Amino acid sequence: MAKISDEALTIKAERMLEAAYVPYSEFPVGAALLTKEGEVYTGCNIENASYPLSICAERTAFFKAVSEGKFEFEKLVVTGGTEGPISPCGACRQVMAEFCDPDMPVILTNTHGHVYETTVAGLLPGAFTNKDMV
Ligand SMILES: O=c1ccn([C@H]2C[C@H](O)[C@@H](CO)O2)c(=O)[nH]1
Ligand SMILES: [Zn+2]
Repeated sequence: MAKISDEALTIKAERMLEAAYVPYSEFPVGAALLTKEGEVYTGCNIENASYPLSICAERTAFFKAVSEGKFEFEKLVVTGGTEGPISPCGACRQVMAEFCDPDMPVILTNTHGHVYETTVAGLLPGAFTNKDMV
């Protein structure tokens, strides 16, 4: 299967801004997670009146994929209405470290077209993972 371009993956992340359920923050975020098989799992943030129950776009995408038996990931794109490229929260960085190779590319964008390309380890250097439990 031909691999989806970064641009097409970014468009899928941007489309999720419309799906976000954000009555409290009014800050929609979209994510698109590419599997090594070439499938894309998208995610948006979903908030709750009990604020801490809210989930970020990135974890929505990961949990959709993992719940369908997908564990091999190739790339993640995240977008939001930040001034610069969006910056994933610590919880999402830890979830990325759980399921992805440290060198997996993560593309952070915003609605103004700014792009910052990093990696899972770039976002969470020295992450605690199952490899540390010996
Ligand atoms: O990378 C990010 C940053 C923030 N949020 C969400 C969490 C909350 O719903 C809103 C404001 O923090 O944005 C994400 O989904 N992903
Ligand atoms: Zn998060």
